[in-house]
Amino acid sequence: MEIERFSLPLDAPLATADGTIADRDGWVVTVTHEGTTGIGEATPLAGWTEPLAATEHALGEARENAARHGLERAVDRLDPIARPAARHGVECAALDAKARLHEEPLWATLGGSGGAVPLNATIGRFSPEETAERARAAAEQGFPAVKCKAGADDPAVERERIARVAAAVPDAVAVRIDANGAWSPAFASAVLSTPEADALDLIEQPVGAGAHAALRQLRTETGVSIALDESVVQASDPLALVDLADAFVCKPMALGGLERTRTVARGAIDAGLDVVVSTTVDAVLARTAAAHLAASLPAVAPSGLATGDRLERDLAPDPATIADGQLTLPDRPGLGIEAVSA
Ligand SMILES: O=C(O)CCC(=O)c1ccccc1C(=O)O
Ligand SMILES: [Mg+2]
Repeated sequence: MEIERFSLPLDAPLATADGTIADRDGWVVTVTHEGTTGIGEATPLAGWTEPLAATEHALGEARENAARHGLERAVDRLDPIARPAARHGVECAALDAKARLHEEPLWATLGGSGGAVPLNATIGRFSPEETAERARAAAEQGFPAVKCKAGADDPAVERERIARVAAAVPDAVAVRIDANGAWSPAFASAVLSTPEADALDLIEQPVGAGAHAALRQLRTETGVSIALDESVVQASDPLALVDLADAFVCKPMALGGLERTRTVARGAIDAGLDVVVSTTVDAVLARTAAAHLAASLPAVAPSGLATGDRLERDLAPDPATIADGQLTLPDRPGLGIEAVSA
């Protein structure tokens, strides 16, 4: 196993109600499985995964475990809840190698049947006017959904944001707002218990991850669909939360890898929820892995995988094509990514 550090600045930082993401630092993991090479990515994000130093330490241990006990044991020993990014990196590399060995795309190795993935445009936190302008541009590019980041200062501004965005896009375009858990229950109900909120496809993480009573109340009081993101990441058993939500946002880097994320996503789908696959604004290896995961699911709602253009540079050319609001994976084995430069 080889571990190589990278540091990628964003030329379009992502502002949220919970802070701004300006760069992504992580490791490219390269493994060999039965003579075939595979690559993966471990890109921790503060608040979403273990801290960077813990990822580095866990990857070092995994390298030793792989040398001593084999790759499978090395993956098994990485705790998906305590060390999600490290486990994602090593597991992704192992799955890429396995898929290449079987000469099949990663979505097939994950147990799915492939197909294009519908996308949401990701719009950071801007004024209501600018959010609406960006949403209009995204709709013109063909995105079936726009996901806009909320603020947390004034419910009237959030209502105005929703109204302006809804007016700026055709009815067929789903309008989503992500509050990143920053709203109080009273703030959330002041935004969502209003006619403006009828235009929402869903509200993502309106209140903090532990605020289960508030989530229950919002759902009965407002009728707005609720998607959980931080709540899914912070739960030791995410599927215990299906009764609190209409949708789950599933981020493989934060959930400890593709297999656990697929289990959570399938469980949510079986329980009647929508599933949105997203990343922590990962580099191309993890972004493409998340796209394979999305393509492996029986159904996926417009997903947050159109973030590659935020990175000033990337680890390799993006093998997927994005057109008309959809992502199409290449018909190549594994992730479909060859040379990587960290
Ligand atoms: O889902 C998307 O559209 C893009 C990714 C995104 O919004 C995000 C990126 C990093 C950390 C948290 C989040 C989030 O969904 O809350
Ligand atoms: Mg979110």
